[in-house]
This record gives sequence, C-alpha cells and structure tokens, in this order.
Amino acid sequence: MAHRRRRIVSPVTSATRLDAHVWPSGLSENAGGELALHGHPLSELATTYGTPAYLVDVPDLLARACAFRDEFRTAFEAIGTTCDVFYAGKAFLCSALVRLLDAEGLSLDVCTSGELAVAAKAGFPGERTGMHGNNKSVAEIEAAVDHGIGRIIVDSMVEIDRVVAIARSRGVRVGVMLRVKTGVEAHTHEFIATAHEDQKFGFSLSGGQAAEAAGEVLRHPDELQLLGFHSHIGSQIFDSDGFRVAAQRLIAIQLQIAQDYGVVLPELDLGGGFGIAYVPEDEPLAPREMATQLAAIVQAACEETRTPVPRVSIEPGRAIIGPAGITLYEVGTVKPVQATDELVRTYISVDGGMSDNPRPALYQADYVATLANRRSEAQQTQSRVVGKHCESGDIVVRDQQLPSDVQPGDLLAVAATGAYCRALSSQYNHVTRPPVLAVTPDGVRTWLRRETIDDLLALEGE
Ligand SMILES: Cc1ncc(COP(=O)(O)O)c(C=O)c1O
Ligand SMILES: N[C@@H](CCCC[NH3+])C(=O)O
Repeated sequence: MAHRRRRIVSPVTSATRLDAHVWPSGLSENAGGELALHGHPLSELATTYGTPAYLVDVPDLLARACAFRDEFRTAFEAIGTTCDVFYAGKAFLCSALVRLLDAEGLSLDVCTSGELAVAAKAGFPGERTGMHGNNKSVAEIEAAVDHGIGRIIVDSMVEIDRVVAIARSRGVRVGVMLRVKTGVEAHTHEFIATAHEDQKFGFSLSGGQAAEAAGEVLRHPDELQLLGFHSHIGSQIFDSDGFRVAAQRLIAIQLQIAQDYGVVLPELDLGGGFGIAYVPEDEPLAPREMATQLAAIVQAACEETRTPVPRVSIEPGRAIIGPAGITLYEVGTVKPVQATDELVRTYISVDGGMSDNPRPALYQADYVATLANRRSEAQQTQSRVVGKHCESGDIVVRDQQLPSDVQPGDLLAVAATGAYCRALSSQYNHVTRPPVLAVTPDGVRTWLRRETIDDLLALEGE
C-alpha cells in the first residue's frame, strides 16, 4: 500500500525470525527451534486441530484492548473529558471475544444484523453498542432499536426517516450520530480510505448535507437524540495528520449547529483506522502516542472555536485484534519458477490462501511468514507463499527470503492475520473456513470451529 510509514531497514530478511514488532507477544521459539504460542508447540496445535488454522494470542489481544481503553481514557481525562473505545467488530467477531471485551468494559461497533446477533448472543449491553452501515435495512434498524442500541450512526437522509418511524412505533428515543465525510484524503489504499468525497459513506460536510441532516434530526426531538458527528477517515493510518483535519472539521460543524440551533452536541467520534505492523518495516503509533496526539488535537480545536470539549469515542478494530492473530499453514508443494532471466523464485504452496486471507489480492497487502515447526540454517532464497486456489493472484506472502530447504509437510506461520482475514474469508473453490483457536498459557479454546464439507453441502436445495 502506498504512503505508509516504514522503518528504514533492508528487505524483510533483516528481521529476526520473530520480530516483536510483527508477531504476538506469546510466540516464542523453543530449544529445538520450533515455535510455540504460550508454550503450546505449533506442530501440536496443527496435529490436534488441523491446518490451516487461525490462532489468537488472547493475552496479547487483551493487552491491546486494555491499552486503547486506558491510554485514551487517561489522555482525554487530562483535557477534561473522556474517551470510549468501541471495538470495530467487522475486524473479527465471535461471541467469546465479545464476552472478553465486555468484561474489560469496552464498547462495541457493529454494522449488520449478523454482527448484532453475535453481540446479543454474547449478552453484550445494547447501551454500549453502536450500529454503522450505509444501507441498514428496516429490519436491521428494528433489531438494533429492540436491542436497546446506544447509538445508530446514521449515513443517509432516508435512514433518518426510517429511524424516526421505528422509534415512534416503539415509543423510544434513539441516540444517533451523523457520519460525515470530512474530505480528508487518508494516506492508505484507495479501497480503505473513507473520508474523501467520491465514496459511499456519510454526509458531505463541504456540500452542506451534514448540516441539513442535523437539522432534520433535530426536528424530531421525541424520537431522536443527536449525540454528535462521526468521522472515519480510513484504515491502516500511521499518523495523526488526517485525524487532525477531521477533528477540526467535526468541531467546526458542531459549533455551527450550536449557533444555528442552540444545541450543544455532547459527543464526537473519530472512528478507527489505527495502523499495525504487517511487516517489520511498518511503524504504527503506539496507543499512548496516538491518544496523546488526538487529545491535544481535540483540545486545540475546541480552544480555537471556544466550544466545550465533547465526550470522544474511537473505533479501533485492526489495532486490537490484528497483531494478536497468526495463521498456521502446512506446506503442500514447493516449486522453483524462472521468474525473470536473473531470478528463480521458489513458490511455496500452502493449504489455504485467498479464501482465508484475501487482503493481498484486495489491497496488495504485505505479510511475513516464518517456518514454524523447526529452525533452518539453510541458505535463504527468494520465495513467494501462495495458496491452493485457482487464481494466480492467490498470494499469501508476495516476496520474502525463506530457507531453501522448506519442504512439503513443513508448517508456516503468517503474522498479523487477526483482523480482516476470518472476517473477509470465503469458501472459494469449496474450501472450508479454518477454525479460530484462542490460545492462553492455560490452554486452547475453539472460538470458531472449522467448517466441514457437510456445512457446505447443507446449503444445497433439492
Ligand atoms: C466506521 C468504521 N469504524 C471503524 C472501523 C475500523 O477500522 P480499523 O479496523 O482499521 O480500526 C471501520 C473500518 O475501516 C469503519 O468503517
Ligand atoms: N477490510 C479492510 C479494512 C476495513 C474497511 C472498513 N471500512 C482491510 O482489510 O484492511
């Protein structure tokens, strides 16, 4: 992806085998050179649960969730307000995770009735849940309102009418935020940038639709409570520049609403998008740095406009679950390919691919892999890790130096696959989805089981 902030290091091989920057903290190499997650050898996990498998380092994940919760609360309390962390369930969702996040006091962002159903199954409190979506159906809004949703992040004029009608029919008042496009050109891949004008999410600020939508919401005080404005500038963002512009524009429109309608909006949501390290060269900001910078940005913008500092919320997904996850594959075939006159590239095929991780195909995303079942001193060779699907774009790791003795039966672990891998997975070529295994020092729990061929066949009609 273009424009990302990277550390200056030579190619991926300069990383140690387990660069702490990229791999979850519970992963270690034992004396025999095999990798283990919280003491559970990956080869044993492969034998017991099969491959491919998504593994989640639960202590690592909880440390990240709590760091966001605590650092943002502390930084925003220092400027006289607070900050709520809504975990963005689209990154990865299952009820066991939702229960853990609930226990830690995080809030939750869902964007379909399916995600809401998982939250409900886990008993997650409605008042700490927010619902997104640029095309929520009436049934989805009804389900959210009946769940006692704390906020609906409204995305279009027609949705305002729908929420009003549903709130009225139930005799309730629904908290809403208005999602706006702030016009920020986020420095990330085009498909995951969401605040420029020519895309589907939100009301335009510059075009006046955001102010118009606020007026419409405020015309229905019995059904709707306007909490504030919401901006999500995009995903895999490495600095606070884009957030600065977005926050300034959100605070400016909140001021305009106060002047036009005499209503001081109590909240403001800056969205998610905090970047992670997929490869050692990536250099994301730590939650503390991001929190301090965002709090300073909000404080300065409020001082400048002489507006009271609102309650702030953020919606990290990837930065909480992404680095805590790895995918374990078994190597099936190894093939030298004369890529150019000068280069022979080793193609290493694993037993999954774009069905369990479409991100390289979708966004040219980079990943790193490492040999998981043994250490190798063999010479490194230019390699490409590919999947088993009928597409030449079915790439897991585009370019990496890997030991030249990697062979069928070896295990490869791929880093930072906790976010948007299971969530975006498919059954392409009728390949079943891998399980999600939650690993702690105490044991391994199946958060989601492996799909079976019977699951696939069960969908068939006569
Ligand atoms: C509105 C909204 N909030 C939060 C997120 C989470 O983004 P990330 O997982 O990059 O933090 C997204 C997805 O990009 C989003 O669209
Ligand atoms: N699916 C994207 C991020 C989510 C975009 C949602 N607004 C990714 O894998 O990077």
